[in-house]
Amino acid sequence: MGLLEVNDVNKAFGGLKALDHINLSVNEGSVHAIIGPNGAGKSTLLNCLIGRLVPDSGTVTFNGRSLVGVKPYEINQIGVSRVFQTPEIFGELTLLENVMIPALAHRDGTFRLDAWHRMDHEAEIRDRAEAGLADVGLAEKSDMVANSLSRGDKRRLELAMCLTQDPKLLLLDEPTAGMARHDTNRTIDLLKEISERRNQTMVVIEHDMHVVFSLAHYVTVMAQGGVIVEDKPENIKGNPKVQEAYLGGAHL
Ligand SMILES: Nc1ncnc2c1ncn2[C@@H]1O[C@H](COP(=O)(O)OP(=O)(O)OP(=O)(O)O)[C@@H](O)[C@H]1O
Repeated sequence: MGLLEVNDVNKAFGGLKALDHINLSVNEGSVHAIIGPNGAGKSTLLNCLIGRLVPDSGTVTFNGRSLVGVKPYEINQIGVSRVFQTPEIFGELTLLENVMIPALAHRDGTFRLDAWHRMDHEAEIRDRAEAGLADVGLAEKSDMVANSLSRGDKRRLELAMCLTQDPKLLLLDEPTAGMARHDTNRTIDLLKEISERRNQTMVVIEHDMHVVFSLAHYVTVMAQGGVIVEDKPENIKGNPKVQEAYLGGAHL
């Protein structure tokens, strides 16, 4: 049994079957990529994993617990963190302050403003936040204001915010979207390092095949709401079903 198990999940929008009998099993410690052409259903699936959408039928189980109907913040509290395509950071705050917020929320189980105001004396939270920034190579920029960061660094900051919560499962939605090649390669190296050092389970939605083939241990290919192939990356590339799904779309 995987850390995350999706069984026979369906989700329709009106007459459109965005998810059509989806099954997915993600093993602990693995990096599992979900790929597929535009409109395949990847975001809909991700939203079902984080509680933003409720499947019409089927089960989603994380660490033995059903996630169906569970609120997003509760899913986050039980160990699922998501890095968004557009970083959700506090632009006016410093990097350290940004990371202290989830570190505090993780310790208290919720974020309370009165706790935030007493933060100056919280060495434990500060240490945790500094370690999170060091994990993503941003320690030297800890006093900078988040808005002044490059796009790549903003995404690394958000990753640090997720890591301070010690997630059992990290969901990454196109972690390299919009990045130049050298920044993409830096992000791949960083995610690989985190995966190995923390034995971090990750689900990565990604369009860039260079990222998928560099990072993933296992790949699920979706098209038109269904899963068409599941295999190791080396077997995905030449698969005729995958080639067909991508005809005219992304490049393999
Ligand atoms: N809230 C919604 N209401 C109606 N239709 C939706 C909604 N969300 C998604 N869809 C439709 O469901 C299908 C799957 O969309 P989804 O965004 O999950 O695909 P995707 O694989 O993430 O695509 P992309 O790679 O372009 O982000 C698409 O046809 C989309 O138009």
